[in-house]
Amino acid sequence: MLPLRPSPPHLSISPPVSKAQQRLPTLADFPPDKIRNFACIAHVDHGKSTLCDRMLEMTGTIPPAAVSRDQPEQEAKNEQVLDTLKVERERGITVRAQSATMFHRHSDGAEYMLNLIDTPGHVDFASEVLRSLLASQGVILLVDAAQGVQAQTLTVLDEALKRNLTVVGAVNKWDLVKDDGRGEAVLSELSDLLGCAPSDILRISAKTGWGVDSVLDAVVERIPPPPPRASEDVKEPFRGLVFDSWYDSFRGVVSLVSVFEGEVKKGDSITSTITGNDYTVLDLGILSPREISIAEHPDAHSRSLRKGMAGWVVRRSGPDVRSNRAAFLGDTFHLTSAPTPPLESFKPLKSMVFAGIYPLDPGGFTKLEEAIRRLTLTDRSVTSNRESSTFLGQGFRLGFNGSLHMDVFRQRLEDEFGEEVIVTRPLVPVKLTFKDDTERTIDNPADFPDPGGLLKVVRVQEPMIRATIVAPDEYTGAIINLCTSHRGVPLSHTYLSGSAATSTATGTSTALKPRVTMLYSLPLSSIITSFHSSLKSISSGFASFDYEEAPYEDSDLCRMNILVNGQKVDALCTVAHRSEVQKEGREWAKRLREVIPRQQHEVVIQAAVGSTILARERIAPFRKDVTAGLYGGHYERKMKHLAKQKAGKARLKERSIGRITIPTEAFHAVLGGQEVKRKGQAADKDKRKKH
Ligand SMILES: Nc1nc2c(ncn2[C@@H]2O[C@H](COP(=O)(O)OP(=O)(O)OP(=O)(O)O)[C@@H](O)[C@H]2O)c(=O)[nH]1
Repeated sequence: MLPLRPSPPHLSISPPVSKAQQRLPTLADFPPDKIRNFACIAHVDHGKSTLCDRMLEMTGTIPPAAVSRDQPEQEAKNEQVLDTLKVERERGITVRAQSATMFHRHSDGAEYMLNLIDTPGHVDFASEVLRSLLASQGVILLVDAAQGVQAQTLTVLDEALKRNLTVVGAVNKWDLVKDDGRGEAVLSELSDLLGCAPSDILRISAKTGWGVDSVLDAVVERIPPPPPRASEDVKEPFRGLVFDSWYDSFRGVVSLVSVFEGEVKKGDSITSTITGNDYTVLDLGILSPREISIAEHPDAHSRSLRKGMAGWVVRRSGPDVRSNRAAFLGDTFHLTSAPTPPLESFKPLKSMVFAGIYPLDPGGFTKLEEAIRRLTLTDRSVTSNRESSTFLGQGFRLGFNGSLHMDVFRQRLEDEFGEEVIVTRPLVPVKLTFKDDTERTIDNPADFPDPGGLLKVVRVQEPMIRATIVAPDEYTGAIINLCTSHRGVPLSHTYLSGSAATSTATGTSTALKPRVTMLYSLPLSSIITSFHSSLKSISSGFASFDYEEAPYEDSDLCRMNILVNGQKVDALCTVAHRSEVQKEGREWAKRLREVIPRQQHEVVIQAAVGSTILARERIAPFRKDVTAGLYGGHYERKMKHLAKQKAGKARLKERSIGRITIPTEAFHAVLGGQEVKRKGQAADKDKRKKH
């Protein structure tokens, strides 16, 4: 039985909002030319979610936030209403693309249905952006007026252009623009990038709401409606693309469908093109942003999801309606009676960062398995396979798009399912070529053969990335040093167009410093831990970073084992570059020394590559003063007692090899990077101080 979790509004287990609770317009009044489907895309923190809040408020989709009684003078605002997950609110980032339907009366007097998707900005959640673009005909590309075009701006724009989507550019945070020409410089930078006139770029402040009405109008005027029917005479049967899914404890899998052709209503029998299974539509509706059922809409013509609309569908029957197989993102549904070919789909990005996930509670495997199954339903870019460890028992090897993705998944397991887990050290996939010319890609360090083993590895390759770093020119030196220390190779170095030069030409003095775009080839493994935070700190937060996959390259990687009293601890072994392995080995031996409790016998911790020991730490045993009860100078008796104690400890140590007990909490601490003192260590130190 799964724990009930605090659900975000549209994942709510309560029934959808009924027509009595929310007045719905007559949906039949919105033919495809009165519908616009668009996504908000931008670099991290450029204000996508805030803009979505303002649009939802201005269109009356959500009520304006109540003014606080304590501070009535302060204007209250809804904050990131589409960021519904706890992890999103705590970290202030969007991790899941969220949709909402709103109704906007344009200045021409006509009312339009706008289906908006708020997307994440971080590169680890790029899969979410990709699926959102499939259900859109256009995008709003936001750029922060203070930061200008950043690395992720370039990537998301590239994705939108690849799909021939209409791009509406907007410079956000205009309230922060001073009279120094900086805003104008960003404006011209963005217009250069989009190849349009600076006057086509919108100036807005999502925070205050200034200029947001112009965004709503631009969506109507510039973003095209869903493509029209091939011929008015031909009746199109229903065809819809599943672009999101979630699990509801009572209703099973709920799918968000973008209707490309025809219409679907309650009671229809629909078929999945991937599984071939048939289902009956039990309920359906729109997200606004809560689920609103339209199955019983007062207007009989408004009870269906029609061409151009995006809405949720709950299905009944079908053998797998409660399993993940019922909810393939990118699946096409059609009417069972009118089969159609599948729509253009998308593949989630390949997992590139793998880690073992084990329940903290050794008996919690089944519960963890169910929680992972439910979570992967809403996050299809996570891959999952079972594995087991001598020390941690049964668990899973999960694959993620990046280390932030991994950390967010771990936190969601905890927030939404109460699952505390141990996450082993992340590893990127490594390609091995053996002496007999066979090749194998591994994602678990335990599969990397030790030198001297039976399997001879003749070639090791690791995945590379092509990193784009955008930063003010003054940080170039520090960034080059950082990339070099992470085994990076420079590819190019160019100045961003627009900015200073353009503004000077127009006679405006500008405070926007010249900025460079640096392209680097870096090993993926070198950026999954601290690269991003180091980049932020050396550039005072001004550098932005993004990357795309590049082919594998030869690398001098080796497997580093951690041994406790000579025994390999499988959960701690790792694969690292030979140039870094010594430093890593020392760090890990030290950290383990901090967390393994003192025992009756000596504990020796070693880091080793094959038979070469790189680092050694020792935890002294407890020692009872066996001579305390003796009086005077009975030297022989003292020695006899000490020798007896020594022999006893040696016997104990012999017996203990092979069954070293490392508490699960110690793994949790050492892998979670927490500073945990060994039990009794602080007390020992205090005692020593007193003496
Ligand atoms: N001054 C000012 N701050 C803004 C404006 N728009 C957004 N912000 C602030 O910028 C920060 C980031 O805003 P978000 O809306 O979360 O940005 P986002 O692009 O959705 O972020 P991710 O989803 O994590 O990529 C928040 O602190 C907002 O309050 C604006 O127009 N003016």
